Amino acid sequence: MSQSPRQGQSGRPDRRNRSGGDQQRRNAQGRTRNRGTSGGPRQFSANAPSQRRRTADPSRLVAFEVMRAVARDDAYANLVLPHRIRQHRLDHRDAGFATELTYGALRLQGTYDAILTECVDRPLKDLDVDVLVALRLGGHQLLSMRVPAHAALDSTVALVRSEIGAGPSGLVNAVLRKVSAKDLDTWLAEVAPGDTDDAVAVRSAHPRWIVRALRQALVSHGRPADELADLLAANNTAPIVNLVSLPGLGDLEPVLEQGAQPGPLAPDSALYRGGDAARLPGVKEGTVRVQDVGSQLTARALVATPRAAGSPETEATREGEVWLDLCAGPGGKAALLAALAAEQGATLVANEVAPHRARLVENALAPVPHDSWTVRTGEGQSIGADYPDGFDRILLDAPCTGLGALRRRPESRWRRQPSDLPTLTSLQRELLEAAVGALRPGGVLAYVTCSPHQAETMLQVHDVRRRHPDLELLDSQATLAGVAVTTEDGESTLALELLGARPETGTGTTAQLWPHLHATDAMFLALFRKAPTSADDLEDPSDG
Ligand SMILES: C[S@@+](CC[C@H](N)C(=O)[O-])C[C@H]1O[C@@H](n2cnc3c(N)ncnc32)[C@H](O)[C@@H]1O
Repeated sequence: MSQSPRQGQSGRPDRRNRSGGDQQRRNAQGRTRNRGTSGGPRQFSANAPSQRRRTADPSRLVAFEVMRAVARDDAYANLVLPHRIRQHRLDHRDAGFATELTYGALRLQGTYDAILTECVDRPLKDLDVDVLVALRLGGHQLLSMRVPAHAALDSTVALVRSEIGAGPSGLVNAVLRKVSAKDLDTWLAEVAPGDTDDAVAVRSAHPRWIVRALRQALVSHGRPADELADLLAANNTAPIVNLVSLPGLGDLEPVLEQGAQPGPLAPDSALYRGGDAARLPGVKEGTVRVQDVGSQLTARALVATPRAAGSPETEATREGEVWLDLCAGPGGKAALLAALAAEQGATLVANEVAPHRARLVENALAPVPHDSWTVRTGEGQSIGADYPDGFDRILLDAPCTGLGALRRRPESRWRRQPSDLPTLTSLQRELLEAAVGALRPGGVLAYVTCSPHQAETMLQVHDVRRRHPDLELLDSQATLAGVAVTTEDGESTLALELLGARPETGTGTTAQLWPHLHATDAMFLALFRKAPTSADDLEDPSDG
């Protein structure tokens, strides 16, 4: 659970709390309702509800507006939040508070709902959605942030009065008082005893089906099932901002001068803990980009893989190659690939089905010399027919459940359903078919997902190999380790034994990164090479 150093209602030290004046008055008046179960002093305001503040403080208002947009309109918190922070002109501190409040309350929603269920006299689904959002926000402040109880309570009630109306503020006040009577551990012992999947789901704030899927994913990628608790905890921890400097275009030095640290895993990368990364030099220009290290490494692994085996010329150069990013939106990996292509004399076609996301790809590629890339807007499924044997390297970063990126998409775990899987896995299968059709003999295909789910990873790999015996599964673990930063002793900073199971026979491996082991998204990588059909494929890689 994340903790905040904040005190008081809007980030400033709370004067009443420091002086203890309210508490003393309440005690003098014998207000036992403000005592907790321990009998110790509680921190509620002495003001009667009618005398309390009626205006919402701006950082909590931002969190409320974002959570309401997520709950009502299926909005994405990471897109709405920066906009609201700007709109309400929050300063750096208050923006940090609003971010922690929004993301924390969204991530831990399942835990808070289990507790709120004990405190509300009707099913939560019968509550007005705005009231439920306010209760989750209040619950997060009371149970997981170091906000004094009186401040959490007063501010939430004021928010409800100003944004929903006076009517529900009584209910919110009463429910949050019940919530505040116990700390989080006490609540969890009550609402989620034991270690059943249901209990783990409530305690870790993950839907039960995701708990099960992630346990199965760990095992299918060669990790012990008892790492599940660490993985779930990592999913509840805000990720450090990862940056990449586009090769040949960006400069990390000014970013490091502003407090970023060199990234330990990926070349040309940095980690930044200093707040709004958009202000860093190069980020506005797009030559330094925010990108998860797992994404950086998988894109680099595609480029590092030799095409047809045994040909020194084709291993030494990418000159004249044509690369395809089949599912490119919003363009993170495409930007890195295009920069590498520009450096190495190759060209990139970035394909994306959704027109608005194709525009994002164009924006992402804008800093890269334009003769190195084109954007195609269209269904990836037709690429094999449109460009048979057309590409030397293909990245298929497939649409997936995103179960590997739960850290950075706080609401997604509650929105995803197990019923999404069949649609996604059949789309992945179709896109894999198209990619194999579009891959030139001797060419390299990287199948990537930001999900470790077995059905989206290992089962897709087994399936495509069964359909295409000419597709060789390469040693994806060794390649991934090979593109990572090396230590002074020349060792890769990515240990092979943490990347997945090694086969008993053959060398083909898949690679799986993990938030709890690598501090990256749980990116999956399988590298394939299509069998060359003739000597020409080895000798003239740019032909056709
Ligand atoms: C996992 S995201 C790709 C992320 C991207 N590679 C990046 O690093 O920024 C998958 C993308 O595939 C796109 N997509 C979904 N169905 C598609 C299809 N049939 N053909 C091509 N792209 C598709 C989605 O719109 C989404 O932008």
